[in-house]
Amino acid sequence: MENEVQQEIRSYDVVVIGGGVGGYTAAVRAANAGLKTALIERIQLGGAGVNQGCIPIQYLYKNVQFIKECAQAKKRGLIIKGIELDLPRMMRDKNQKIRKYIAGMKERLEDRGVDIFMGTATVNADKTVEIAMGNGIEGRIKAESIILATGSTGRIPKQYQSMPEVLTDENAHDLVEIPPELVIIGSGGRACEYATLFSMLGSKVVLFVGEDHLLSSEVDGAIQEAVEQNLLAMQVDIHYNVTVSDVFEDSLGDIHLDVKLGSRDKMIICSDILVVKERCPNLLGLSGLDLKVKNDGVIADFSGITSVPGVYAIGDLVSGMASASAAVAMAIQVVDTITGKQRTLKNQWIPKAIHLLPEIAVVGMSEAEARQNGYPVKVDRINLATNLKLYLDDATTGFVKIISDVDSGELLGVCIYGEGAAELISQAQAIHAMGGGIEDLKRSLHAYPAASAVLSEATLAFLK
Ligand SMILES: Cc1cc2nc3c(=O)[nH]c(=O)nc-3n(C[C@H](O)[C@H](O)[C@H](O)COP(=O)(O)OP(=O)(O)OC[C@H]3O[C@@H](n4cnc5c(N)ncnc54)[C@H](O)[C@@H]3O)c2cc1C
Ligand SMILES: NC(=O)c1ccc[n+]([C@@H]2O[C@H](COP(=O)([O-])OP(=O)(O)OC[C@H]3O[C@@H](n4cnc5c(N)ncnc54)[C@H](O)[C@@H]3O)[C@@H](O)[C@H]2O)c1
Repeated sequence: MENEVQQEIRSYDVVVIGGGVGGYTAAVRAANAGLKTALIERIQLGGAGVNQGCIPIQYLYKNVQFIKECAQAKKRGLIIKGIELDLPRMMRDKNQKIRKYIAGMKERLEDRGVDIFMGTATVNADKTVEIAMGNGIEGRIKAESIILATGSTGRIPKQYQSMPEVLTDENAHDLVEIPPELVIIGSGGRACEYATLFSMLGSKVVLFVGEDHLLSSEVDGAIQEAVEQNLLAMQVDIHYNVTVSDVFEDSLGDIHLDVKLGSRDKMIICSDILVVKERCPNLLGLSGLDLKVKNDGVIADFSGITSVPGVYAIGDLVSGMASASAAVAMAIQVVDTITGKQRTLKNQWIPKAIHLLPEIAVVGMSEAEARQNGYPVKVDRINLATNLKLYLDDATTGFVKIISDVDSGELLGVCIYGEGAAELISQAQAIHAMGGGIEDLKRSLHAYPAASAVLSEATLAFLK
């Protein structure tokens, strides 16, 4: 049951503001640690990750992966006669899965005794928290520790704001029909994920990239190259150094884009565009606090400590932390900080994945970063075709690259391009988190045959 009218000020050990993946994890962790915990959420539990980002995309990703597997079936002696797309049913199933998952989140919070308040929180300078729950119902609570997990909001870049209906990375997963031709504007993980999804669902995709490369410049160069080749193989038409100066919709509903492609001015006409939104920290209800804030978020260390004593910040709200995996990692760290546990998790060792066909996953430093930081670098690289399980599964596209310190054997970073990369990367993270190095990875044992063996195989010279 959600809590309703609150006349008296209620006291808690911890109040969490925001019920996204970060806030949810922090609330569960705090309640498990025996702390009296409240969670305030203004729209819907699950936040951006469950409602708009990771989960809807992951659902669609599974479906296009299935299409890809069906296309390979004939070679394996399996005749599958045609695949039809039932988009309304697909959307219904996706939305139902999301609803059920959110209901499960709510149940788990309640089981642990977390009080959930559905409303907008405002934090006062004296650190009391007002909750506006609609229909004039207000509540007031206070807590020893306040965890801010209000996330980020997406903003459509200026030139597209006058367009009546622009697809964005936050709504393009709610498909009514597949656009015959789609111009995607963006260059990061979200843009590449959508280019893959729509291309597999039958759209002719053009990708307009502002920079001269795909993905963040921190991503390993070998991965950037592989992703470009992968998208080109899917007939995605990629243009670099593109500036869009004007956009308008004509009376027939076609979209006109005035673009500069390198040094050439061009007018592009297409049926649909998808604009990747800029992310900005969500400071709603937080202006009463004297928080130090940069353009991309609140300044906090990895333990969530902000400039205001007793107030912690986690997840997308924090400068430089925009991923669900970082939000979860920070949520755990921040509760450990509150309960006085010592942990030394490093930001850089949070795994990140981009769900292309096949996936990318990275953790730690890229080779270039390790060299820039002055490490004596050793690179172990292996193609996935060498692994028996992946070979049998026809999942041979891609590679594993392990970067270590040649003198000390310290693991510096791992990147994987290939099927199941998001799962495989966890092994490197776990070994690193337990203080292990390249020798420990070499000695890790696996069932036979198993894809997970590919990391240790990368370090065993005789297989290369
Ligand atoms: C298209 C897309 C795809 C993505 N894919 C991935 C992915 O595959 N993997 C990955 O790791 N990350 C991904 N991300 C990033 C990921 O979604 C975010 O990093 C993650 O959701 C951040 O979690 P959070 O808990 O910090 O914030 P959020 O999930 O944004 O949650 C914040 C919550 O706080 C609530 N709130 C805000 N202000 C108040 C207030 N004043 N009072 C009460 N409640 C309030 C909001 O309603 C919201 O529910 C993706 C993002 C997008 C947009
Ligand atoms: N699986 C994951 O872990 C995952 C997947 C997707 C996103 N995310 C998180 O969400 C955040 C955003 O993801 P992202 O990878 O798309 O990175 P991003 O938003 O930082 O975009 C990367 C690049 O795209 C360019 N860009 C963005 N919007 C643009 C636009 N409208 N027009 C032209 N260029 C544009 C930016 O200049 C930047 O160079 C990231 O911080 C990421 O960690 C995580």
